[in-house]
Amino acid sequence: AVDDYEELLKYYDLYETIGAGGFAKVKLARHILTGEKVAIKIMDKATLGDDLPRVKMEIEAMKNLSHHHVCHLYHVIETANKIFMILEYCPGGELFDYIIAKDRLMEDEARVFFRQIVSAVAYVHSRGYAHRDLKPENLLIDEDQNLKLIDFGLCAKPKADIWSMGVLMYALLCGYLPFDDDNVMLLYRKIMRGKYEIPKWLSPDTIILLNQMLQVDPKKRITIKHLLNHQWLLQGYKCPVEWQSKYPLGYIDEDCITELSVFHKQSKQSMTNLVSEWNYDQTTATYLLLQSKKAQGKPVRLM
Ligand SMILES: CN(C)C[C@H]1CC[C@H](N2C(=O)N(C)Cc3cnc4ccc(-c5cc(Cl)c(O)c(Cl)c5)nc4c32)CC1
Repeated sequence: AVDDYEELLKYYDLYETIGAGGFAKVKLARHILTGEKVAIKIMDKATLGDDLPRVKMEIEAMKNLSHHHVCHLYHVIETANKIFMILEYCPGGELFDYIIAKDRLMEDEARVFFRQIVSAVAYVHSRGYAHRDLKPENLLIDEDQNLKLIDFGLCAKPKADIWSMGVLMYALLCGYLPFDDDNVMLLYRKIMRGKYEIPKWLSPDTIILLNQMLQVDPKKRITIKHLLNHQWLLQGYKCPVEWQSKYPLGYIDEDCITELSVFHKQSKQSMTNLVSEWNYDQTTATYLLLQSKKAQGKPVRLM
């Protein structure tokens, strides 16, 4: 019903649908106060049904994640019939489509992306979460060709992510999956056997790393800690993968507080207290989008 959109339309101008996934559609929008583009994931509570707890889990997880390679959640609006998640806009779309368009990536380009994936997953694990559904469809590309992890599932043992990253790396370098079969049982058998085709273009170092991630026995699998400074990820780089967040949760930027307090005619202290509540309401969205403008070198100004 239209009144489900009343609150949303106070703060955002809504544009076209830019994608759909499972039980949600995603629309492009613009945050009126900052002028920044956002993606709004729209879910209907009635059709969500049993998936409602999964969405609540995704929202709670994303409220605890603030990292340059994880899609940012800015604002959550829940009405009688709808749940709106206002998210960081990623104009480059899915990594999946990028790989398909290029058939497969050369090792140097795959390494740039894979270092970002390892950075995101190491951060997510450090926060006590695991993704569970790491695949090229859940990695989006932003305007600077950086990857952003999306679509957070339920918490699972982090080990579940290492094997998935092996499949992801294989997909980046080959353009197809290491284990695939239309018949689910045959696919499962291939996965449990752990044997996969090694195309001629893969380098010896690549083959070593793939084997270490795709170990069938989780105890033999490489850990995220050893992945961060693995020989293959270091090639061409001087430093191990940086996984700490550039803007950790709870960090309050002085310039953004100043602009907010001037605009709302509030003291800096009361503005700081309000932002520090992290209610994921309009205040959180405006603060985080101002912070994003600053990180992009744009003026820290409200419209
Ligand atoms: C098949 N998938 C599992 C869903 C698909 C939905 C559209 C989306 N998209 C697109 O497909 N563009 C082509 C544009 C686009 C631009 N920015 C986006 C920003 C965030 C998200 C997003 C979507 C979902 Cl379902 C999330 O849970 C989160 Cl945390 C984030 N999707 C975006 C998005 C890509 C993924």
